[in-house]
Amino acid sequence: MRSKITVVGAGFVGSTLVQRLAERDYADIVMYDIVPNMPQGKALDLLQAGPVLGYDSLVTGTNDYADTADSDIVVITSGFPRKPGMSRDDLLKKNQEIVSQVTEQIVRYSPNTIIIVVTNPLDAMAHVALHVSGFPRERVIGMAGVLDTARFRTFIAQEVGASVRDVQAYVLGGHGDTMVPLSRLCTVAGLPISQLIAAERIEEIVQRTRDGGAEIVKLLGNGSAYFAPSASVLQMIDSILLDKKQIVPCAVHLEGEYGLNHLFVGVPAQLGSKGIEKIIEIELTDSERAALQKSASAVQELVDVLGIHN
Ligand SMILES: NC(=O)C1=CN([C@@H]2O[C@H](COP(=O)(O)OP(=O)(O)OC[C@H]3O[C@@H](n4cnc5c(N)ncnc54)[C@H](O)[C@@H]3O)[C@@H](O)[C@H]2O)C=CC1
Ligand SMILES: O=C([O-])CC(=O)C(=O)O
Repeated sequence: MRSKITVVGAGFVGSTLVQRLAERDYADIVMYDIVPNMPQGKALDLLQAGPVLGYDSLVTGTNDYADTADSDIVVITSGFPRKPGMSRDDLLKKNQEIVSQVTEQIVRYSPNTIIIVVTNPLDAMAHVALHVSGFPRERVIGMAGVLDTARFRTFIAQEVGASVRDVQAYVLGGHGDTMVPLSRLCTVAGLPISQLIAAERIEEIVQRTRDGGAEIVKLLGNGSAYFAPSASVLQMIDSILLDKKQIVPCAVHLEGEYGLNHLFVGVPAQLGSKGIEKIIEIELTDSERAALQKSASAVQELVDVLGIHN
């Protein structure tokens, strides 16, 4: 039997993700949205691309959670994106309500699913999904680190004129202004970037990475990034569905790792058929640890506003 994936929210991120998933041809996909008819229309359009591109994925659009029953993976993209001048944190209360309602319904119909949260502010929304679902932490994962790392890799590859495939990097921490691109561990074909790029230039690239989402929000004028975000979710789903056991940075509910507790923060994690199968603890320098702690404190401030107590 084919696997089943539900994507909640048929907006820019959701529908682009469904397109990418359909083209993978390894699962049937349900696209849910509250807007009547819209997910049905997008699903039909995507279904009709199948004969041209050669995929058999069944894509269904719906406004009824019953159609999402027994999903192997559910991705939550429903919620407001920010506008120019806003921080992701400004979306907290409005999106908390949406993510809470959505999670309740998902759990009702797919009690054994793995949830991937995309809605911003990411780390706090993953916290909401974990709390409302009552799932073990292995089955609630936030997507941010793959995207932030992809941005860092893109800029480094451009700087040195290398293939993006040869650039390895990790961006840890919360998905916000305080995220922690680990430039010390960034390499191009195994060479540390400190041997290839001047220190001040690395710092500029690190800052551009931190501002990566905002740069696109400003350019678009009315909405936020979706091509790279949907590609990033796809990488996580590949690793889970195909049990690839890839190690990718993602938002994980930490329970003592990195000296942090009861908080979603981006760290490297191994993803396989059970969801999060291992959390990798990289040995950090004092300044990296301090930066991660600062980023975690920013997430904690938001979680405190949510009014959720573990
Ligand atoms: N974690 C990350 O790295 C990233 C997160 N995001 C976040 O993803 C979210 C979605 O972004 P876009 O797709 O660009 O926004 P969008 O506005 O294009 O789509 C959001 C969709 O959610 C739907 N929706 C609203 N309330 C709902 C509910 N209760 N149930 C089901 N659907 C509901 C809307 O009808 C809309 O179709 C935003 O919060 C954005 O900030 C976006 C990019 C990257
Ligand atoms: O910037 C935003 O609001 C959307 C997002 O999280 C990103 O693109 O990193």
